[in-house]
Amino acid sequence: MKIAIIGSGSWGSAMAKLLSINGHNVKIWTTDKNVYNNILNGENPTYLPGISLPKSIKPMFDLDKTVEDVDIIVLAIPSQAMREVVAKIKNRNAIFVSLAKGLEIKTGKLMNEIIKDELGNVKYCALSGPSHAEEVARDIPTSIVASGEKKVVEIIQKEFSNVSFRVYTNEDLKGVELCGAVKNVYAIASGVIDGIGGWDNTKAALITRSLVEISRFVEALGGKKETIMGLAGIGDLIVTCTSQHSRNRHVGEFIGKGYSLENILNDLKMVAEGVYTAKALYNNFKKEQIEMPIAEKVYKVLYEKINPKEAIEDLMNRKLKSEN
Ligand SMILES: NC(=O)C1=CN([C@@H]2O[C@H](COP(=O)(O)OP(=O)(O)OC[C@H]3O[C@@H](n4cnc5c(N)ncnc54)[C@H](OP(=O)(O)O)[C@@H]3O)[C@@H](O)[C@H]2O)C=CC1
Ligand SMILES: O=C(CO)COP(=O)(O)O
Repeated sequence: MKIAIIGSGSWGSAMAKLLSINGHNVKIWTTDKNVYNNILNGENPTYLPGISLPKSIKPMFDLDKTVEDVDIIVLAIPSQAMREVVAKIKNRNAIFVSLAKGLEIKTGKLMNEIIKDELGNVKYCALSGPSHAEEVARDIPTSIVASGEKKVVEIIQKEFSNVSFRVYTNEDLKGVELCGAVKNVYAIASGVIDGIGGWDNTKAALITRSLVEISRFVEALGGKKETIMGLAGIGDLIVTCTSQHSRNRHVGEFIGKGYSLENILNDLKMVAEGVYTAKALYNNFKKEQIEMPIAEKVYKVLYEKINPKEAIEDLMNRKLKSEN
């Protein structure tokens, strides 16, 4: 199949490699001259150092030419850029596959909702689950879900799967996209624990209580329990809260060590979606009156500069209650 990848960061580049190995004809869009030249030479050291990319992957500058006449358009850009970028795409016949995991700050919307706003009823699929680009690009096995309408996601399942990348289908699009977005906020909290002390008990308790908050939120908005207990839910929560590769966990770790958010983001260069989704999530659960104390503390540490150690103390000092 002919596939256009929009975004040549770490996940876009890893996906380009995977799809090219799967036998597809892959173009990848970038606005950066260095990235363009590097991909021509079979690598992308800015975003995916140490990985050889097939020379058959064609870097592109022109967005119109990138998406012209392709069967699948893979959106590998940050959530906050999604609306602006998809609004410029003229091909409305391809299947749109979103890799982005976040909520738009100004509307609180999911990626499928943004795409519907901008492009109307196009064929759509969200890909989500435990999938750090650094491991996928090294062919290290993982399993993820393709979510959306049955006949669309079955095409994506077939074309994206291989021996180290097993794609399941899941028709609960809302649950899948909500889980993928909110887990990043909890990965920041998990990183804070690493930065303060690397405490194992605390982290296990945090991940468990995070799952309770995610369940409350996702189910209240119409997502399914089975999704929360699946790859896009607990699967991605575990990897993002514990992996050395997670950018969200990294942001939390350096906050725990006392660095400012501004400096951490300047040094990181790649997107840590949880920083932005923390704000959209906060607005949303306040409006819906859903109790999410950990997410609330992450928001306050990021945006009201409260001390992370005091945030942990406050969480521990809340009124005692039953677990369920
Ligand atoms: N990395 C991973 O392991 C995974 C990432 N994801 C999700 O995939 C999405 C993309 O992540 P990832 O590839 O890691 O991000 P990176 O930060 O590595 O790359 C982002 C890419 O998007 C481009 N971009 C950024 N802003 C804009 C904009 N306003 N207009 C056009 N292009 C833009 C960047 O281009 P430029 O270089 O010009 O800034 C870059 O090519 C995120 O939602 C992330 O949560 C999901 C699963 C795994
Ligand atoms: O979603 C991811 C892995 O599944 C990537 O997480 P980070 O953005 O925190 O690196």
